[in-house]
Amino acid sequence: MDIAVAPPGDNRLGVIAGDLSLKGWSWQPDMLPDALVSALRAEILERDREQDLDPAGIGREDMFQLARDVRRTRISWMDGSTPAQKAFLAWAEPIRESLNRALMLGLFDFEACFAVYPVDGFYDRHVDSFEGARNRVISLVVYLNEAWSDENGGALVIWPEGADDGAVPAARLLPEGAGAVFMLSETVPHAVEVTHARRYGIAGWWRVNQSGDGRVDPLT
Ligand SMILES: O=C(O)CCC(=O)C(=O)O
Ligand SMILES: [Fe+2]
Repeated sequence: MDIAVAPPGDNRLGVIAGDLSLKGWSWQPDMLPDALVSALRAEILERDREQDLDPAGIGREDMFQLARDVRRTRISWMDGSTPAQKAFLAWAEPIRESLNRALMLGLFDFEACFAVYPVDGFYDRHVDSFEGARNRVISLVVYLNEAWSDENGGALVIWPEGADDGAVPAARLLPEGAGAVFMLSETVPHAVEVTHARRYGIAGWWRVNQSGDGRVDPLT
C-alpha cells in the first residue's frame, strides 16, 4: 500500500532555506503529515520490538567505532524497502530540490536511519560531518514520539554555528512528534540530553557527490 504524501508547502521550504543561511538551523514543529508519521512510527516500534536495530557508532566504514561514552542509540539504516520508508524518502526529495534551488548546495543524495534512544540514551555534543570529507552537508532529524514533556529529558540542544565548547546554546528542542530539525552538518554543534523515556526518531543527511580522485560515490 502506498502512502500518499503531499510535499511541504513552498513557503515552509523557503523559511527553512532562509533559516539555514541566516543561522544554520531551522526547527519546524508539525512538519510531517499525520499519515507519514503513523507509518514511520509503526515501523520503528516494530523494529524496536523485533530488536532489529544495531548499536550506533561514530563515523562510518573504516572510521566506524562503537563509542558508548559519546553516544547511546540503536539505529537501522533505511533502504527504501517498506512503504513507510518509500514515502519518507519521497517526502524528502522535494526538500532536497528546494534547498538546492535556494542555496545552490548541489545536494546529491540522502541517507537516513531510524534511531531509538533507550532510557538513559544520549548523544554528546558533536557535528555531523566526518573529518576530511565534505560529504554530509545538511542534517535532518524528525521525531516520531507520540507525546513528550520536559520531564522526559532527551531534548536536542543546538549551539550557534561554529560555537566553541563553553558557548550558550541557541535552542533546546523537545523531540515532539512530527517535528523536523534542519542543520548545517559541518558547523552546527548539537547534543541529545539524557533521555528518561524511550525516544524515537529519524536522522538523515543530504550529501554532495564525492566522486573523483579514483573513488566512486555513492559506494553502493
Ligand atoms: O535525535 C536527535 O535529536 C539528534 C540526533 C543526532 O544528532 C544525530 O543522529 O547525529
Ligand atoms: Fe547529530
